[in-house]
Amino acid sequence: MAEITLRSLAHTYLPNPRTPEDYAIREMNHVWHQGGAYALLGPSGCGKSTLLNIISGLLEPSSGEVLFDGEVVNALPPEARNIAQVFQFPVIYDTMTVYDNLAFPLRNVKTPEARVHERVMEVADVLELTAQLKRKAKNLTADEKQKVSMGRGLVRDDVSAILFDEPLTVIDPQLKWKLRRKLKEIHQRFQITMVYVTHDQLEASTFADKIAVMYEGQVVQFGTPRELFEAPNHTFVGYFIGSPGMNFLDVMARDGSVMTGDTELTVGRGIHDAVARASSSNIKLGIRPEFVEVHAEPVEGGMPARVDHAQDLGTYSIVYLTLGSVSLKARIEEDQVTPTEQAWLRFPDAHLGLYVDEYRVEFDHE
Ligand SMILES: Nc1ncnc2c1ncn2[C@@H]1O[C@H](COP(=O)(O)OP(=O)(O)OP(=O)(O)O)[C@@H](O)[C@H]1O
Repeated sequence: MAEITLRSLAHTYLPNPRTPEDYAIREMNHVWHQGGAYALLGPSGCGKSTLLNIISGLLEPSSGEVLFDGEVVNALPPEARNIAQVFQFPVIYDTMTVYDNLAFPLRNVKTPEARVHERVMEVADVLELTAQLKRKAKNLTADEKQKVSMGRGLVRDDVSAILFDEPLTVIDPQLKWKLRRKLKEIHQRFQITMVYVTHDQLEASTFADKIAVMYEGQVVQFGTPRELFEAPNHTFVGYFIGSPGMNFLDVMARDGSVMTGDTELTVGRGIHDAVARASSSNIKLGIRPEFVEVHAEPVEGGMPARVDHAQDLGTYSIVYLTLGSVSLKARIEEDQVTPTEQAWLRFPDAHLGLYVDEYRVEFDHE
């Protein structure tokens, strides 16, 4: 098992990179602690697979270092790094039995047969593959094959870490949740450093204790699922996490007020002061749909807004609103009155985020 450190790591696929956009991985420093369950979450093309391949040694970074337990491993080939990688599609030998597939990584490093048997039985038990051990792998279902693939990653007890690259892509939706829970259970039992790559926030938050959100080749936030929800560090995290994502309003300070376009917002003095002293004109106020207070009648400090439509999702509704010229979404629970036509909104200070040049900045709360 190992702690994995990325030091000033950067990667480009281009021969003569000029701008930050030319990099698949922009210079980053990051630590995956030993025994942690992590997710690497981000949209297609943000650099997740590139980063995993650099860690496992399949790809050499353009600059910077990868360290396992403080030792630089850049020069080590994949097989010497003791990293197990589970890919989107199962990597197994179809003509072998499930038992032999699971035994393969151990036999490959000349493990005594008694130990091979012990480990194969243990891993098969955890993955509920014991009844399939004698079957040829080619006769298995897609999810059974992926379980064997995962088992091959888990069977060696000397691996530094297991990297999962979208491992549930080929799995039936009904079985996905089961395998996700299984992976979590496996992590608790074996305490191996696990990094799980996905573009699905639900998969990331059910598996991981901490999630690294990647955007344009950078880790823009590394935090617990709760931190990502409550205090997104970057507008992308606010938009990407949550369903629907965070509302963002372009704001500016004018004559002692905070304005979005020509509409004055009712917000605290601390926000006004932070907006007024910001060094950039790219300033956004963020609030999650869950925290927008929606009233059907005028209330003190309520900002009048137009109700465009409401989407009933069973136990709650999403209301689409227009405040001045800005579109907003708010979540209304089933026991609340859903206004029609007109509403009055309040933004509780505690749930507002202020973003300057897309990054969250602090302000004094009332
Ligand atoms: N072999 C390659 N040659 C050139 N460019 C590449 C190569 N592999 C990836 N890229 C580019 O690098 C960037 C990051 O790609 P990467 O595959 O790491 O992203 P990802 O987040 O894993 O996306 P996905 O979820 O679609 O696999 C993208 O712009 C991609 O087009």
